[in-house]
Amino acid sequence: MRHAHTVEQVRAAEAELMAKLPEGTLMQRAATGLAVAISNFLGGTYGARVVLLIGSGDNGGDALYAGANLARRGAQVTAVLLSDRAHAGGLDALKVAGGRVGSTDDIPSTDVVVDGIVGIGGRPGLRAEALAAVRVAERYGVPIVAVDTPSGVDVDTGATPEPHVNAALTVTFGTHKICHFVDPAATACGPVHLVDIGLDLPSAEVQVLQAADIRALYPVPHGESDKYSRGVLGLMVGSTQYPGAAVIATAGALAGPVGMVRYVGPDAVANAVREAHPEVVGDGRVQAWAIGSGLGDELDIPRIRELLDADEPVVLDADGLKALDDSGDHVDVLITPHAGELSRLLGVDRATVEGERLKYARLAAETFDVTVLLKGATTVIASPDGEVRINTNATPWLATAGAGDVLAGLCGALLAGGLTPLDAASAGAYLHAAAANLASAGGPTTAITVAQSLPEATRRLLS
Ligand SMILES: NC(=O)C1=CN([C@@H]2O[C@H](COP(=O)(O)OP(=O)(O)OC[C@H]3O[C@@H](n4cnc5c(N)ncnc54)[C@H](O)[C@@H]3O)[C@@H](O)[C@H]2O)[C@@H](O)CC1
Ligand SMILES: Nc1ncnc2c1ncn2[C@@H]1O[C@H](COP(=O)(O)OP(=O)(O)O)[C@@H](O)[C@H]1O
Ligand SMILES: [K+]
Repeated sequence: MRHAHTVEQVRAAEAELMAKLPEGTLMQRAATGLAVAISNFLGGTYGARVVLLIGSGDNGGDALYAGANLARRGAQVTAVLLSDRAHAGGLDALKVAGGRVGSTDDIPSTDVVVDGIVGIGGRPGLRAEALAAVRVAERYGVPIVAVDTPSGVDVDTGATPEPHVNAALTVTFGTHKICHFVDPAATACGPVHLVDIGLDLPSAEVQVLQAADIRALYPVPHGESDKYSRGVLGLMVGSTQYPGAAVIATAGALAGPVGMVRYVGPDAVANAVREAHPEVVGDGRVQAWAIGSGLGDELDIPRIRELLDADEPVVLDADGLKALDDSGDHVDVLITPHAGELSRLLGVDRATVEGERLKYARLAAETFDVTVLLKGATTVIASPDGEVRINTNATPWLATAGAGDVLAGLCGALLAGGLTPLDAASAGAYLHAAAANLASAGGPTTAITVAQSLPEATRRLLS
């Protein structure tokens, strides 16, 4: 599992550790890890040209000491000082090692720019000089390695309301920060490399589950299992308007851990479902419901509300979200909106949700007392008790019509298999993305192909 801590948590852990260590030790650990990462990024150090963008704080200090380290190993290192102040010890170290102070004119011909403008002490946005320097790097296609965080992003929310650095690599220290996982900032980080500096941290605000974590959650059948004990899922999805959604969501459900799938809907749609999936049966007892994908205008809101209030857990997707209200206890409900659907639920603009995905996923979880799986390039999962998980393994090729129906069916199957809404959402988002990676292999794919790749993705996870 990966963890992301808040700036406040990082500061507290750093203060505690710094009190026990000689002054400057943490910065040296950070700078050494940073220098190694930059050297690996460049594929060597000797003769490499490195420009450091230096702000007024310790983020600039890290960059300067790393620059000194690289200069000692034969790199030509130039610091561009973007404020009246720069970390004095770091600047001296750089000069002693043979580095020099230069200007933005050095950027076009350099191999890499190191963003030491601001880190966890930064406010969103870039001041004029910093922005101008970053723009030169962008214009000349020079890759930027961000120190700790890409400068200009909002570290604790992942929002990017102002101009910011877009990094080719981010090297962070001690623990991940929220901006490393939550879009749009996560995209601005590029790959994130974590350098251990020995911090002792409290439990994290945000977690990213890895393959081993998902494997441990997955409800694998055992010798005593039968089709009922494995869980039966009811599907109320698709319509005469959108029959394909029913077929696709069913494919997602059947590729999950359930023993049986029941379809409830118009005869014509039920026939289409059974033609594609003869193993599907009709109405009856279930352990969970997946409701809403492709219902279009044909949704029976009172019936959906009855199911939301019943004991069985429910995945509520797409059009079904219209039945959700903020009254009552919905802790066993998982909703799977994209940003547009969440914006309608909360009565805010879509762009506002997209700008602060973590905030609005949490708000919806609290307001409706549900677990929220907010779809997007990175998926944000927020539970009503405040836990947050992010899924990061998707490919943009997954942004294809019907992919959300596969996810709803799969999450329903995981709920029917006995997982909590939070775990079902986590395993669902992870396996959905893993299947998309197999289905796509770097090219176009379809929702049905993603569903068909789920068994192989699951097999690889479990083996
Ligand atoms: N505290 C520690 O023990 C450690 C800190 N480390 C580094 O120190 C960084 C934090 O250092 P600081 O607390 O000095 O803060 P930063 O260096 O992140 O930035 C704070 C400075 O930037 C200015 N500033 C804020 N927003 C700005 C903006 N948008 N544009 C331009 N200037 C802006 C502030 O006035 C302040 O002087 C971490 O991100 C990390 O890189 C690492 O060396 C590890 C150890
Ligand atoms: N840029 C992206 N990168 C990776 N995954 C994405 C991206 N955009 C969307 N997705 C994923 O693709 C799926 C699309 O689902 P959805 O928006 O419900 O589409 P539909 O309604 O057509 O089924 C979601 O799982 C979402 O997380
Ligand atoms: K930075």
